[in-house]
Amino acid sequence: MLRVAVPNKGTLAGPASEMLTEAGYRQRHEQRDLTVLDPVNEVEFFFLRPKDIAIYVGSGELDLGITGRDLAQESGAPVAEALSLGFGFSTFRYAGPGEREWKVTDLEGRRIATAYPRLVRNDLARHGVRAAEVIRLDGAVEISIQLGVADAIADVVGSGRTLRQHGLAAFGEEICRSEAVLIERADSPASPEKSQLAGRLQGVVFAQQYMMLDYNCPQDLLDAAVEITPGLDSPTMSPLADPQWVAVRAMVARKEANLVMDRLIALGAKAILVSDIRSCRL
Ligand SMILES: Nc1ncnc2c1ncn2[C@@H]1O[C@H](COP(=O)(O)OP(=O)(O)OP(=O)(O)O)[C@@H](O)[C@H]1O
Ligand SMILES: O=P(O)(O)OC[C@H]1O[C@H](OP(=O)(O)OP(=O)(O)O)[C@H](O)[C@@H]1O
Ligand SMILES: [Mg+2]
Repeated sequence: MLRVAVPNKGTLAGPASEMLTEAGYRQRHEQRDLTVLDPVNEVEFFFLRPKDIAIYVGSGELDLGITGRDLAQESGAPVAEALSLGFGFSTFRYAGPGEREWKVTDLEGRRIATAYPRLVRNDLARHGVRAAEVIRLDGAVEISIQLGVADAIADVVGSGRTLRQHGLAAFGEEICRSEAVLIERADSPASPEKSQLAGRLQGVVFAQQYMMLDYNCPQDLLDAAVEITPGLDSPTMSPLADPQWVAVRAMVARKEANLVMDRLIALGAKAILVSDIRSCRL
């Protein structure tokens, strides 16, 4: 039985469970449930704090886990990324009061509040900052400067709204670029059970990044049309009853779908349909 950790709360919890449901796994119906058994797929899911997941997986108690890359790095646990999941994108950055321009070396001798002390200490060391005081807080870090316990912070930035709301500006390079990741214990042997779950998730990730495009194209414009929609390997062509026309089917990157449709219409294609892909294996 494969044992898999899933975030029980926070930003990643909803999308992680939705992705597993889409991949055909049983997920919890009650928010408070800490485990769910999926006997059909022979997987047991454990709903844990996102921060703790790398510790369980790194210890070898659980085979796989979904967490944020930043949290996995912060844990210091011996885990490796098996797959990037394409949600929960964030950066982890220094920020300070917006009225002055900060450099990372200005942090020498200052107090930096953060919920990720390991990432911050490592980054300060990389910049040669030796005498900064790292103050560990659990959350709502942006308010700590206002409340007088820190001079600067290092925190997760999503939209940037929370920083702006508190008159803070990010500075220095991103300490970490994060997204949700599937992790396993570092150097753990591959297994068919782990590969099956990773393969199913990969199918959903891929399906979310692509769309299926169908259109009809005049026979004499096919070469130009194939250039616009090369598909992943090669587009599918099917004859229509009218020999002057061909039906074309190709996968297209979701964020390019509208641009591709504009170009096909300009070329002379007709009946262009775009549809979602729920899952796929390539
Ligand atoms: N606003 C955000 N936008 C994008 N990703 C975020 C945001 N806040 C947190 N994350 C990411 O989500 C992961 C876990 O953070 P989250 O805040 O959801 O958990 P938590 O702090 O443990 O939970 P909570 O804040 O409910 O106590 C991290 O990988 C983090 O980078
Ligand atoms: O850039 P934004 O889109 O504004 O998002 C960033 C904020 O979101 C997270 O906080 P969360 O809601 O998890 O609260 P917490 O600080 O208590 O963890 C993060 O810690 C930032 O505070
Ligand atoms: Mg949080």
